[in-house]
Amino acid sequence: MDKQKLVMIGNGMAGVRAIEEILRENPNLYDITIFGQEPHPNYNRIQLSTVLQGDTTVNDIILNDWKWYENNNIRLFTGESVIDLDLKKKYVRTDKDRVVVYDKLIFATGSSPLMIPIPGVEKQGITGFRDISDCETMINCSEQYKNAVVIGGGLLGLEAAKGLTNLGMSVKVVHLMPYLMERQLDATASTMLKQELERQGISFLMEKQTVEITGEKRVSGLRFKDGSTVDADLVVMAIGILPNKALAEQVGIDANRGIIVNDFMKTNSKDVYAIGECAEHRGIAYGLVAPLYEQAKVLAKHICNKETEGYQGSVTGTQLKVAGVDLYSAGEIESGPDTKAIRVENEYEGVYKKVLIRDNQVVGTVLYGETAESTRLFRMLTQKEDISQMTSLSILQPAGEAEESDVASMPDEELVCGCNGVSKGTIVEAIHAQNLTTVNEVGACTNAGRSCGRCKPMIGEILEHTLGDSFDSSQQKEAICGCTTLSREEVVTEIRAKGLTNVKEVMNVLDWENDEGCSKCNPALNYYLGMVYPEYKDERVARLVNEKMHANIQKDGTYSVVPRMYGGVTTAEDLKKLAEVATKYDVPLVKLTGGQRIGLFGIKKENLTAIWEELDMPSGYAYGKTLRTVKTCVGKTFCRFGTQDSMGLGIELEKKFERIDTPHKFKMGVSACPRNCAEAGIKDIGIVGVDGGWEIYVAGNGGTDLRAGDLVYTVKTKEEVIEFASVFLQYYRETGTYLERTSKWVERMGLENIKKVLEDETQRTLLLERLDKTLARYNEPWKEAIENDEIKEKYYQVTTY
Ligand SMILES: Cc1cc2nc3c(=O)[nH]c(=O)nc-3n(C[C@H](O)[C@H](O)[C@H](O)COP(=O)(O)OP(=O)(O)OC[C@H]3O[C@@H](n4cnc5c(N)ncnc54)[C@H](O)[C@@H]3O)c2cc1C
Ligand SMILES: NC(=O)c1ccc[n+]([C@@H]2O[C@H](COP(=O)([O-])OP(=O)(O)OC[C@H]3O[C@@H](n4cnc5c(N)ncnc54)[C@H](O)[C@@H]3O)[C@@H](O)[C@H]2O)c1
Ligand code: SF4
Ligand code: FES
Repeated sequence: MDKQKLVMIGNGMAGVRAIEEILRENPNLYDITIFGQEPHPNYNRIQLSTVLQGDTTVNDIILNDWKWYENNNIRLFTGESVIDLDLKKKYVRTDKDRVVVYDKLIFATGSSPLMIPIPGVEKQGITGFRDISDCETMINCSEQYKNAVVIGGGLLGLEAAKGLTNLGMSVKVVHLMPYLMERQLDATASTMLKQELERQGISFLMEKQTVEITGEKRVSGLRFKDGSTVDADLVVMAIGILPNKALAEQVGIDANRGIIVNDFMKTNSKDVYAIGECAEHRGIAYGLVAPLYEQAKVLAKHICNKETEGYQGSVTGTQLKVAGVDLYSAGEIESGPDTKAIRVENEYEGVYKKVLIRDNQVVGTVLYGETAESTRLFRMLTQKEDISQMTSLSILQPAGEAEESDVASMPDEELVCGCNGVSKGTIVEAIHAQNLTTVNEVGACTNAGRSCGRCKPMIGEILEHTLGDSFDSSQQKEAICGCTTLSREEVVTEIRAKGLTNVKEVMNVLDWENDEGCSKCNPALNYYLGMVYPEYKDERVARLVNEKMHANIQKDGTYSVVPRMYGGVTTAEDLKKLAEVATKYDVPLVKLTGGQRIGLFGIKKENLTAIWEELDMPSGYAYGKTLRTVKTCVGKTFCRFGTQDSMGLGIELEKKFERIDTPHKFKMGVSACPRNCAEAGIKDIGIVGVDGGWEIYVAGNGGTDLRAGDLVYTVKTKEEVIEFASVFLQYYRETGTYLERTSKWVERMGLENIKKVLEDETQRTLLLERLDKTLARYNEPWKEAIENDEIKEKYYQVTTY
């Protein structure tokens, strides 16, 4: 039987989750087409706040990459909007004039930021905070301007304010009401929150109504109803959202605030459904993912002809994603005549808890400063548990807390992942049934942890508790070393999420078994920190011995000195200096290396800095997990076969990337014709001149794991070669595991996946920006050692006992 045609408008979080659920229910029922206005595959919009706050990158927030669509035979059209549809003839039409017919249609169009319709709102420098492009606007702005004003002191506004502060801007939040987050917090919690955010450097203008945006072409300030003003170079509007319902309304589908749906997410039009923020169910258009994912399950079951009770509406719980702020609220916020409140306020420790009770049931809670009880209170609230037998203390604190770990005493039905509605029981069952051993595997099977990510530590604890003795051994397989059970991915996620900034801090916060770490994790953590933070101050003590010394230690305890010879090209002057040094210090071996330079071997430690000073040449990093050499052939200037300037390009590449930290050593080669004298086919990046351009090969390796490079592109100019090398190198830096060569990395990641990321304009721009920032942090290490007595004394003096 022919598959039915399912078309979805919108490629966002709720819609794609519905598709995932449909594929889970019945992968063979539908031929699926998705249209997405944004140019990206499905990404985690929630994490835009963390991207803005500098804790993660756009690459890391992709939920389903291009390959996923391909693997599931989903036709995806990105950067393309549906602008019209015909409900009778059952087709949609896009802004690229593409017409696609459907049997079933899903609206998953999400919302748009509400912009205050006041004079000046069209000026440059005004943005919402909804998508990757808004995020980029803010990041770019922060590089040129100083004063940011965020209008709206709700969840979005405060997360934006924190992000802009982290980006170095001076941030003011303009709020209409007397209290921040007035929909989620009461006055006490709101005041505590404001004090904390002020402490973190954010200013507030409360009870201000903006009436005009001033400035010429670009915003220069805001004017308020009371006549006061504030300067602004950037204005972020975060005053709420409006469901995208216009297209549905335009063709006569019933809509109110959102597109009206019944309990099966069906609109009033045959075979047309709506889901996510664009949908209105029983009068509510939700703006958090938890209810949207519940809708996704119901919709999937319904259109796969499985039985379902239907969507009944949701109670939602809220958390703010700002470091240093721990708050939670759910249900009713303010006491009423028929509610009784349990309140605990500890000003000294900055803790506030309020639970509202009506008819022996919890109907609302606000927690600030300590939110460990949030999941239990949320369960009591949503399950309408009878609490008549409980004391106020036992409502706020579970019994037996001291004896048992939280996860051990947690009942199976307790919710672990609020975003995805996954309980402890479901996780434990999945661990047993599918032999899961990592947090990510649990996520892939149950969805737990795939949204805001706050529940990941608890999932880890459940894994540990459930697997007992087998936990360690199973985790060790991918742990970065024996000091931890955490994998590279988990460590990097934690560094970003917790803002960890140095090796010791990572070990402390992530409960390293060995306080000092080991020779495996010290350099790996130093590398990951340097990869996450472009301005990272390298921790020399954490490095491997050769990198610590900036010279390779030899088997007899002496060292080698290999100065940089860009592109393997040298001069008579440099050769003279090398000869003089070799004679003066009686260097036992002077040898041409495989990377086309000259190495001095057998140097005593105490002579290293003197030799470097006399050579006055940069370090060749022959010891480093970094760019080693760019081997070149003589090229068109001298060789009769040469069609390109291989030496010129090689030297330019080496000068650009020298000193950059990479997961493992990185080599390049440039040949000026396919005879390939520079052996570019066995380099991490190999470039071969052809008529009218260059072929680019990647992931070649001439070492123990011999591998020929894969041809990725043929380009016309050297600028294109340099740009490719830049983004490739940076993407490898960001996703490679420490000590993983590109040959292994490319096989693990898949060359096609890598190409897709590198071909994405936005990703490319961001990768280049991060690479440039990182390259700016390096100093010449030999020069530093010569000029710095402390370094000289610490590393290069002979110790006598
Ligand atoms: C910065 C930020 C932080 C957030 N933090 C949290 C949080 O911590 N917890 C939480 O639960 N929620 C959070 N949210 C809200 C959450 O991200 C949304 O509820 C969720 O993304 C909504 O999913 P959706 O699929 O309905 O809409 P979206 O994810 O917005 O997807 C809709 C997509 O449809 C596209 N589209 C619209 N019209 C068309 C058309 N005509 N043709 C083609 N494509 C179209 C849009 O471009 C968009 O890509 C946050 C939101 C933001 C912006
Ligand atoms: N951590 C999270 O869960 C999280 C984070 C970000 C966004 N979101 C979601 O994104 C959506 C948008 O968030 P939001 O904060 O924009 O919406 P919101 O409606 O929650 O908050 C908007 C805030 O702006 C204030 N406001 C309204 N008009 C104003 C004006 N003219 N001047 C100054 N202040 C004004 C309101 O008083 C309100 O507090 C929501 O659905 C939210 O749930 C959630
Ligand atoms: S690669 Fe080509 S140009 Fe370069 S030296 Fe060999 S033959 Fe000559
Ligand atoms: S609670 Fe948000 S992903 Fe689990």
